Amino acid sequence: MKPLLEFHQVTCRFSRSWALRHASFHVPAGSITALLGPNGAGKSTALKIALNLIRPSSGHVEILGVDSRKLGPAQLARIGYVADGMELPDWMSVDQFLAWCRPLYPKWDPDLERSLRKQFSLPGDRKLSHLSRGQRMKAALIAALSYRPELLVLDEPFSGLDPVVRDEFITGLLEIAGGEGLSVVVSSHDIEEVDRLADHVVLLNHGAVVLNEGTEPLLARHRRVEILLPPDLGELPQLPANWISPQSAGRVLRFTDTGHEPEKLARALSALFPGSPPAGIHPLGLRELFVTLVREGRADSGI
Ligand SMILES: Nc1ncnc2c1ncn2[C@@H]1O[C@H](COP(=O)(O)OP(=O)(O)OP(=O)(O)O)[C@@H](O)[C@H]1O
Repeated sequence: MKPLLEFHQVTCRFSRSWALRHASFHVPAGSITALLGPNGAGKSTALKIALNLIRPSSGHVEILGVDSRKLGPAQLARIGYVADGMELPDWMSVDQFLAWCRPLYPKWDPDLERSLRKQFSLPGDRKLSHLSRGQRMKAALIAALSYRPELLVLDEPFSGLDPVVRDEFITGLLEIAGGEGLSVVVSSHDIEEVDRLADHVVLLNHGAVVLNEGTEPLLARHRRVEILLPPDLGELPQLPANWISPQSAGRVLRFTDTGHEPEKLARALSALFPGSPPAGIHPLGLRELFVTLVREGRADSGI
């Protein structure tokens, strides 16, 4: 199936800085894609370009099959967008805001609206300007989800949500996405926020794409390996390029195998360290993996 969102060599330059540099990545149809990266990596800029809120300096984005610069009402009715700090009609109450949104979307689902309102327990008569940051986010989320978009674009959606609501929201999102085939792209600088959600990961750093891969294959091809070096080994031999982050302490050598295939690893180990079978081969979580990439200088800290 064709991806719903595709970045092709997108570059975005503000007066002095580059927010994106030749960024190419995609959001597979039906996926929940996490757009990760430290502060200033270019996540919000990428999402704004996708929604034609800003123009790229070069390259292009295809969203729902059209060039993002040609997005029209027909496509926008199929896309939900919620961003931390986004503008809302502050003079309206929650009730007025949702009543105002309803007729704008032919596919608005009143039952879904009701159940989200119940889940988020928002005071309907309170003005949007009088809501807390988290409550504003909830109001925007109800409005974006109730018309059952095909693509949901969330820019740091969890800021301001308390852990209980965040967890409920993630569970709700997983249910909706699973049941409806909704595609989601969610940006965050905090990997733990989206760890449970994402089945595809894009990692940006200084505007460049470091990773663009399904979570499962990404985690499957990485292993932390531990071996006990032979006692008579002199200097450490040159390690294969896909063994990154080597650390030795005494006779123990640890490294991350970034192209893990059990037989290939066994062959390389027995060639380099005959008689030293691995003492441990451990899978990594997303967070550990990104910390390793950070240490390798492939991404900044702050993830
Ligand atoms: N309007 C602008 N004018 C000038 N520079 C900008 C503008 N918007 C963003 N930038 C710069 O572009 C870079 C990327 O910013 P962006 O907001 O896309 O990062 P981000 O990954 O969303 O960060 P965060 O996690 O902090 O929200 C930053 O260096 C930022 O300072």
